[in-house]
Amino acid sequence: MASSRLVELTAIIARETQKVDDFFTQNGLSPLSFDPSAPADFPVPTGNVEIQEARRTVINATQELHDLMVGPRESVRWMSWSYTDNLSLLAVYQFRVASAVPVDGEISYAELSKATGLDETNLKRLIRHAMTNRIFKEPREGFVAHTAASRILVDDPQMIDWVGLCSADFFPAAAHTVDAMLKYPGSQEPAESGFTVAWKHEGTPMFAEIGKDPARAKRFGGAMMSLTGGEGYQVDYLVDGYPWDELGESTFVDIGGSHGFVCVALAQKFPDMKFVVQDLPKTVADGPSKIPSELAERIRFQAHDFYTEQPVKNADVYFFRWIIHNQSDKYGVKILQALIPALKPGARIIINDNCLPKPNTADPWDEKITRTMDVTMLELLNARERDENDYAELFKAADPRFKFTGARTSKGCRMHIMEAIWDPERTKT
Ligand SMILES: C[S@@+](CC[C@H](N)C(=O)[O-])C[C@H]1O[C@@H](n2cnc3c(N)ncnc32)[C@H](O)[C@@H]1O
Repeated sequence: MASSRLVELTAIIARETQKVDDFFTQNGLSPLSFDPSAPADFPVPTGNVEIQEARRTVINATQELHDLMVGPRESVRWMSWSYTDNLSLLAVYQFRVASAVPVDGEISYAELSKATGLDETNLKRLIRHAMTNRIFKEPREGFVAHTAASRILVDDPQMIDWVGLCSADFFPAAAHTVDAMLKYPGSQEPAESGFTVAWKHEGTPMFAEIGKDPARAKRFGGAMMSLTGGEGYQVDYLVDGYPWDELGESTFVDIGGSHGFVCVALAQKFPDMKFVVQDLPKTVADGPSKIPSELAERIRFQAHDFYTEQPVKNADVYFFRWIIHNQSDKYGVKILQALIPALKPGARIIINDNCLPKPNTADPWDEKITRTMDVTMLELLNARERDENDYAELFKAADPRFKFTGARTSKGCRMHIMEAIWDPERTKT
C-alpha cells in the first residue's frame, strides 16, 4: 500500500521517542529545546547504547519521513540552494554577529548593525535566513535573540573556528572543485585541488598555504580540535577499541601525531608502553609543554617528515590518525613505503581513520558525514576516504609484505582502526 512506509515510520518515531522521553523523565533531565539555556549536546552519555540507538532511529526515521513528504522534485529543487545555508553562516561568522547579541535578552537590528558594521538591510536578510536554521530567533519583530545554536557561536571558540574554516576557507574550495577536475583530470596532486584553484595558489598545497598565515593556521587547528572532539570521534574509542594490552612493553610511534594527545590517552592506561610523537618541526616544538609531567618520561617528540625514511627502527606500532585520508593513493603509498626500512617482523601499522561503508549498510546519519568527508578530501587535497578494500589495496600497492588484517570499530564510533602486519616472508609478487 502506498502509505504503509509513512505509517511504519510514524510508529517507529512514536515508539523510539517515547523511550527517549521516558529516560529524560526518569533521570530528571530538562526537555530538549532550542532555548539558549538548553544543553548544547544531547544530554545522554554515548555509553548509553539503548537511548543513543533510540535517538539515532528517530533522527533517521524523521529524515526519511521528511524527504518522502517533501517529494523528489521539491527535494532536488531546494537542495540545489543549500549553499545559501553556508552563506548566511559565513556572514554571521565574518561580522561576529553572535558575540554582538546579548546572551540574555535581545537587540534591535539597528543596534546590531552598528555593533557589527553590517548594513541593516543586509544584516536583517542574512540573519533572518540563518534563523530558518534555528540560528538566532526574532522574539518580537525587529529584535534578535539567541537560540541554543547561536549561543554555541559565543561560547565555543573551537566551534567558531570550525564554522569559519568551513564557511570561509572550504566553501569556495567546493565551488571550484569541478573546475579543478576539468583542468587536472584524475589528479592525485594536493596542489591541483579545488582549494588551490579557488584561492589561486595552484602549485602550493592547502596545508602549506594555510601555514603561511598564522591566524588562518590557528583557526584550522581550533577547527580540527572541534571536529576530533565531537560525537563518535573521541579518543576513548581508540584506547578501548584495540587490544593494546597484548603489546606489553612496546614502542608506539604516532606519525603526524600533532601535540601527542593520543599518546597521552594511551600512556595513562598502558604503563608499559613508550611513545614517540612525530610531526613537522613547528608542531613538535610545542609538544612537550602539552604533556602531563608524570608521562613526560615515556613520551618524546621528534621532528620527522612522513614522506621520508622512518628514523625510529624496530618499533612495535607505527600509527597514523587522520593522516592517510589526507593523501591520494600516490602519497599514501609513499608514506607506507617510507616505513619499510624501519620495520621488524610482526610490526603493526595501524591507521585510525574513516572507513567508507558498503552501500546500504551504514547508519544514514553516519554515512552522510563520512561521504561528505570523502568529497571534502577531494575538494581540499585530491585525497580520499577509503573502504576496507581500498585500504587492502593501498597496503598491497605499497608492498605485498604488508599483511592487511582488516578494519574494526565499536558501537557509536565514527572512525575505524585498520591494521597491517609487516611479514617479510610474504612473497613480493
Ligand atoms: C589532520 S592532522 C592529524 C593530527 C593527529 N594525528 C590527530 O589525530 O589529530 C595532520 C597532522 O599531520 C602533520 N603533518 C602534515 N604534513 C606532515 C609531514 N609531511 N610529516 C609529518 N607530519 C605532517 C600536521 O602538522 C598535523 O599535525
